[in-house]
Amino acid sequence: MAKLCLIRHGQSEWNLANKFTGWVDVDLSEEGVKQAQNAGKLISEAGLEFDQAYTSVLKRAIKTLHYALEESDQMWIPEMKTWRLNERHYGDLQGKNKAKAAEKYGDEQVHIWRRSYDVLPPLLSADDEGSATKDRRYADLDPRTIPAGENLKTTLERVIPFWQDHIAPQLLDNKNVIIAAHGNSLRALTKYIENISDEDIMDVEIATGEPIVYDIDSNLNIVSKQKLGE
Ligand SMILES: O=C(O)[C@H](O)COP(=O)(O)O
Repeated sequence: MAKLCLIRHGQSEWNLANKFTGWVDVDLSEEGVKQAQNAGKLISEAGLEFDQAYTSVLKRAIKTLHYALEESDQMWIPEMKTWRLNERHYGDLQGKNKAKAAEKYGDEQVHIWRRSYDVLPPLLSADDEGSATKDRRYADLDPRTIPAGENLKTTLERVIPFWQDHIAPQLLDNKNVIIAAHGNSLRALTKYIENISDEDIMDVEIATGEPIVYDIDSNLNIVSKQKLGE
């Protein structure tokens, strides 16, 4: 039986400021660092030993992975970073305050942008100085692949190829895997592996810094799921 551990990054500076973040590379807050270290302690107490780590190309997830691995004394394991595990791109909402957006557009509209499966946020223009097309970490991607805004559906469509090409083969090889990523890239992955409907996924929330551990059998079926620290 292989173990799969998912961790959403600890609280970020913009979680604290209640701003839409998406692909903006915001750091962890002090509280977020503590959450990530605590996740490592929980991993250690649970006796979890990993063979492979995956994370995004955003520092809040990378640092969370490193703090958690440091606390559980397994910083040496191989790790791979990929844009495919990035947070969903929040388009033109990135950098905007969520409460102010709700005052301007209404709670209902903001809820739809945040939690609907297939409604896109307002898109970011490619000329915008915040466009990922100008960021060298994405220089090797086909520019048509770089999003101007994503919903959960389009996020899932770029997360799942990575699951199929990299993560699933490790689990099938009975390797224990840890993934440190983001609220919505992990919701997309959870939807896929737990086979959650488009409606029900709207109510799934993933807490910052809380490790979620699955036992996965040799057919990639989930045998058990546990939130550490609950
Ligand atoms: O990108 C963000 O703003 C957060 O990480 C996730 O935000 P959400 O809870 O609004 O989807």
